[in-house]
Amino acid sequence: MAPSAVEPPSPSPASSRPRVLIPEKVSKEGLALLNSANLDIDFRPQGLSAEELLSLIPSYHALIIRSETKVTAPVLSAASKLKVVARAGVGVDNIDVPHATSQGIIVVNSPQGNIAAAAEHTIALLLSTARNIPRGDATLKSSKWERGKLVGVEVGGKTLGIIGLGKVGMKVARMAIGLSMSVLALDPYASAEVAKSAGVQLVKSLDELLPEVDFLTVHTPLLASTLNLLGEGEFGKMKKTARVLNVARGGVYNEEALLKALDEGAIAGAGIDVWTQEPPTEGSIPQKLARHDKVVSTPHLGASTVEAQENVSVDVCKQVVEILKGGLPTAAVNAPLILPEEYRRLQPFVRLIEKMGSLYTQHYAQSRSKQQHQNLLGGRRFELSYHGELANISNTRPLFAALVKGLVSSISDAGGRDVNIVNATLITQQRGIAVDEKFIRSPTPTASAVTLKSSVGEEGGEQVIEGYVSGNNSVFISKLDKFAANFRPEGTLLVLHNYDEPGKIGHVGSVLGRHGINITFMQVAGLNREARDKLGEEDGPVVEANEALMILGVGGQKEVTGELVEELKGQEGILDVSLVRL
Ligand SMILES: NC(=O)C1=CN([C@@H]2O[C@H](COP(=O)(O)OP(=O)(O)OC[C@H]3O[C@@H](n4cnc5c(N)ncnc54)[C@H](O)[C@@H]3O)[C@@H](O)[C@H]2O)C=CC1
Ligand SMILES: O=C(O)C(=O)COP(=O)(O)O
Repeated sequence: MAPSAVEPPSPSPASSRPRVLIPEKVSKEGLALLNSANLDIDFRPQGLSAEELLSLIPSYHALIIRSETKVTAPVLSAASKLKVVARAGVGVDNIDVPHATSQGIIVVNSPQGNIAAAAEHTIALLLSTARNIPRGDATLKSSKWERGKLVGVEVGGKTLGIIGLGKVGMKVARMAIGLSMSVLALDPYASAEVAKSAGVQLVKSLDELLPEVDFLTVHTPLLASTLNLLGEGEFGKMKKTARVLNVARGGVYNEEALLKALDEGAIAGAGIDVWTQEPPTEGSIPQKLARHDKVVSTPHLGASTVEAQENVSVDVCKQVVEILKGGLPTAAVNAPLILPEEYRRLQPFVRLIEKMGSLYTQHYAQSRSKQQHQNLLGGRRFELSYHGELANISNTRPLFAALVKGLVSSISDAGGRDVNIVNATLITQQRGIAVDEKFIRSPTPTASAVTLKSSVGEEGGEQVIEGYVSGNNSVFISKLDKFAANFRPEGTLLVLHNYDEPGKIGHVGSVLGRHGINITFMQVAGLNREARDKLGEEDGPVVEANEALMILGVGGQKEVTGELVEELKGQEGILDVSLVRL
């Protein structure tokens, strides 16, 4: 039930922390994860009305829901800070997913957490309808002994039809086979091999399925194509003794037609967990169905087990924490699936590529030869090459998104936090950036590495940054244009392009010291082999043998100012300076 009045979000000292709104009952195990990630949690298990949700949502960064909250287009449009809608369960039919995608909001769910619960509930309804369990219980509780009226049917040896042989459907199939049932299934997208190995016979059409089954259960999502999938015509093709089950979504069976089929004896009974209105309103068709003698009714209990609720809560809260930290979800509905193993492998490269993108934009934006790089992003073509093991991965989407995020992080209001695997392509289109990905496979084993090249037409030359991930998952930049480097792209860095002459380091150090800036590390990067080999060649790089990059990690109490950078640029033998925050 929604509360009658809603408290405004508290402008507490905690307001700088990301805010998570949870207007439904979600298990405490996940909430503990949110707490330990220091998120500001607004837990309202009593629920919110549509108006309340609309008025509250603008100040939240994450929304965690189950099936009761409707996340509509107006809610998503008003959610200016929202990064993620997390569905603690499977079905996302209560979320306007295409609208979330257009807003760059990730929708995640828990694809596995409650499927055992949903399958077991289906079997519970199967046996309850077969053996009149609820009516037996109700009559006895009202002191009646009506054995003669409650003769049931056995399920063993009977045929179960399953529409939708996905995760829940397949689990139901295996359990039903365990009860000695034969299973027929209709699912145009199911694998015939998987079905066969589970002992399930796939059929091609409803016409083939319906006359054969003694029990029918649906396990499809609610989609335009599955809404009213079974109506009067379909019930008419079934055996009069058949019973139907629904632990998927209200609306897959047309409720009005189902009511009529039960009233007229076209089928014998139904076990229903989900309704087109939850809860059904007074006098409505779903309420009539729920109260029908031939129907065993439950109030959307499919996922309501202690175990399932713990699973889904932990699954989605982990993803919320990760997304709010700028990481990747494991089960995004509106982004490509990333398997946990693949995710672990990609994580360090995601970090590396984001740093490379950010280094690119910041370093070249301050370059003296900036005029050559007019339009650092728009109109540019980027080439991201994956070398070694990394060239064999199938899903580079997170790496692509990391590049886009890094490129725009220093120049976007939200610091790139609004870029993710959902909207990365959209952002490249908006900014006029083209990104090509290349897979450099070598016959001999080579270490994984990434090269980022940027160019615009023929002019402006080409900028190159290369990096790798070390054995302990630290990320390093190994090449910056024609210089062979080896530094960690972390913290505040000064990158000086200079002539490598005696005394230069001391001189730069004393300028920084005068400004109260500490040097945390220093590295001199000389010309790489390729540039050295080409020295003096006519078409070789316009470069001198003693050119180098000096990369300084800087810190301390004082900030490096623009004036200091200008002062360094004015020093003799210094060709260029950039200040980069990574
Ligand atoms: N009552 C409850 O508490 C619960 C309900 N559910 C519902 O169960 C549904 C299924 O869950 P999962 O098995 O995890 O999903 P899933 O995505 O693994 O399986 C759905 C299957 O339906 C098939 N399908 C789609 N359109 C079809 C059509 N027109 N005809 C036949 N098959 C079609 C798909 O190919 C897929 O194999 C969810 O979408 C959710 O709505 C899930 C968990 C709990
Ligand atoms: O996971 C699903 O699809 C469900 O239907 C479960 O819904 P619930 O989280 O129990 O409101």
